[in-house]
This record gives sequence, C-alpha cells and structure tokens, in this order.
Amino acid sequence: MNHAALELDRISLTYGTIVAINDVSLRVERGEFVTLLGPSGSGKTSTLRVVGGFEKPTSGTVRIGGETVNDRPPYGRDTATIFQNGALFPHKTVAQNIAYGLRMRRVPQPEIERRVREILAIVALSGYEDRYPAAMSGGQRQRVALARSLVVRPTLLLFDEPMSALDLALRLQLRAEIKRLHEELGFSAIFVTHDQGEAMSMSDRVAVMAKGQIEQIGRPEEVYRHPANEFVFTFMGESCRLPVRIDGRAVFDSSGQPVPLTLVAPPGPGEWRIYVRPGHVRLLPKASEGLPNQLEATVQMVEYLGGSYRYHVQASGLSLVCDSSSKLGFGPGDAAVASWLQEDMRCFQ
Ligand SMILES: Nc1ncnc2c1ncn2[C@@H]1O[C@H](COP(=O)(O)OP(=O)(O)OP(=O)(O)O)[C@@H](O)[C@H]1O
Repeated sequence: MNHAALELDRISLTYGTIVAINDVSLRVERGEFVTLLGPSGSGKTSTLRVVGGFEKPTSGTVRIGGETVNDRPPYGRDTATIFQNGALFPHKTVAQNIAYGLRMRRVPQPEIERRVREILAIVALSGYEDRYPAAMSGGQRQRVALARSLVVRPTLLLFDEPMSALDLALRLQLRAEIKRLHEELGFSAIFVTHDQGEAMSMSDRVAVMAKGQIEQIGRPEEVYRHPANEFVFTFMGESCRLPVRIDGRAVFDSSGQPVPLTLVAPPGPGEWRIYVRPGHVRLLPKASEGLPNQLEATVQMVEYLGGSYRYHVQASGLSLVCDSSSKLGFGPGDAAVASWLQEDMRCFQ
C-alpha cells in the first residue's frame, strides 16, 4: 500500500502553559514539498521537531511512511534534518561527513564511496571530498549538509530554516538548487521558513501557521490569490490597509471624516478594513467614469526602489501606496486618483 510520507493526526505540544502546537493535522504525499510558513513563535520549528523526533507531542499521532513513530527517537525514523547552521562534524572531511549516515546504516564501503561520489556531483561539489567544513563558504557547507541528508534517501527531508544564516544572493542560489534537486530526485520534504518568497518559489503546498495552528494550506498561488482570512492575506505580501466606515455608498475614515473613495461594490454597512497590494494600485491623473474603485488623493512622497517607483498618497485619514514599474508624472503635492480592480481588493470586518 502506498502510504503518505507523513501524516500528523491532531498533534498538540505544550511547554508548561505555553501551547506551541494546537491540534495540527497535516498530510504530506510522497514526493511532495510542503512549507510551513509563519511569523516567529507560530509553531513551525516545534512541528518540525515533532516530526523529526526531537520533541514528543503532548497528544496526537505522527506517522511516517504509514508507521506510527511517536515513541521512536530521531535516529529510528526515516527522516533527515537539515539545520540552520548545517551542523557538520568539523573534524571530518566532506566525504566523511556525507558517508556518516551510510556507515551508521552499515552500507558496504564500495557502495558508500559510489554514493558519496554521486551525491557530490548532484550538489555540484565534486572535487571537495577531502576539504574540512571550516575551509568552505556558508553556502557550500549547506550543500554538504544537503548531500549528507539526501545520500541516505530518507522518506522525508526536514529543512529547519536552512538558509537563514546566508546572505541574500546565496539564499536565492541555494533555493534554486533545492528546487532543482527536488525536481530531479523527487524526495518528500517539509521546509520551515518565515520568508514568503522562499515558501512560494519552492513549494508544492504552503501551510501558513499562526499561534500553533495551520490557518490555511494550499498551492502557493491559491494561498496568495485566495487567502482564507486577514492574517493570511497580510502575511503573504505587502498590503495597504484602509480602515473605513461604510454607510450606503459613503465612506468615512476612522475619525469620521468623509473620504473621496468610490467603491464599485461597497461590502455593506459598518466598519471594514479594506486591503489592496501596492502592485495592484494604479495611479492616474484624474477621476474617470470607466475606472473601478477610485480614491481621489494627494501624492505625498515618491521613492525609487531600484526596479520600481513607489508613490505614497493620502486622502483624509487614509494612506495608500502604489508601486509602478515605470516612472509616473507625479510629484509631492500633485492630485491623483488611485484605482484598483475589484478582484484585487479584500475586505475584512
Ligand atoms: N523549549 C521550549 N520551551 C518553552 N517554550 C518553547 C520552547 N520551544 C518553543 N517554545 C514556544 O513555543 C512557541 C512556538 O515556538 P516555535 O519555535 O515552534 O515557533 P517558530 O514558528 O518556529 O518561530 P521561529 O520562526 O522564531 O523559529 C513559541 O511561543 C515559543 O516561545
């Protein structure tokens, strides 16, 4: 029977009075790459540690490849963990580090040598067999850590923020490498990060966590385009927040001032928080009948961001940001109309 790589069934974990994981269920199919994404303290690492056997859940069942492993230590599970700092043996060479797991499993020496050679080629480190970790860059050390985990061919690879100690360029390079290896080798993985870009670029599915629970799980586009709630929407990317009171078609800011905002479909009377992403806002010289949601405002500030320009606009008590890939003809003090498509707007009460 073809069991899932991982099944977490109603897992909870408490440390004294602190609830680190609150009734989490999760299924990772074979070959699937699932990311746990969430802010600091949301329970991502705790969940990974429960899967790896470094922490025993207070309640619930952990099944790896169909077998219940609650009572098994890390080395008795078919998993391999890649830690933040690589956690290589400093007194062993690259080849010895990679061979370690195979030796523990009593794999014959000629096969060890063959598999070490093979995996070094896969992570593009052929020729580094006799180096010591201290004589390598941070990115190379993480590739050795990756090779050491991949070489034992575990059912499930566990990544615990493996790139957080690297600079941006290396992070981007390593994430492309991990994605390529996943496509090539088809391993199953759980990857922990608080970086949305990292999560979206690599994963088959993203599980967004908050306060020890999974708020939403789905394909990256699904979670980004159709967030289940306000937390997921704001966590998945930058957004402008417009706190308003709506009465018929009239819109007021939080101090009760009327706002020149015309919504094509007001969400209903009452207090709302309207959200729109800066990349979805268009800035135009004047109001026009054909435009959807329109906010008549004044440009406050223009920022050059490298690949784009950012325009800050203000209307009564509402602030909005518009990102444009090209330079627009607006400067501070100019009147402008910000507009966005109905499908790009989210309202929460
Ligand atoms: N050993 C521990 N003892 C007590 N509380 C802990 C322990 N480990 C984690 N916690 C608490 O459990 C909660 C979840 O922590 P966890 O490390 O899983 O979060 P996280 O999402 O991985 O955060 P980060 O991104 O900062 O690593 C937090 O409130 C944390 O303070």
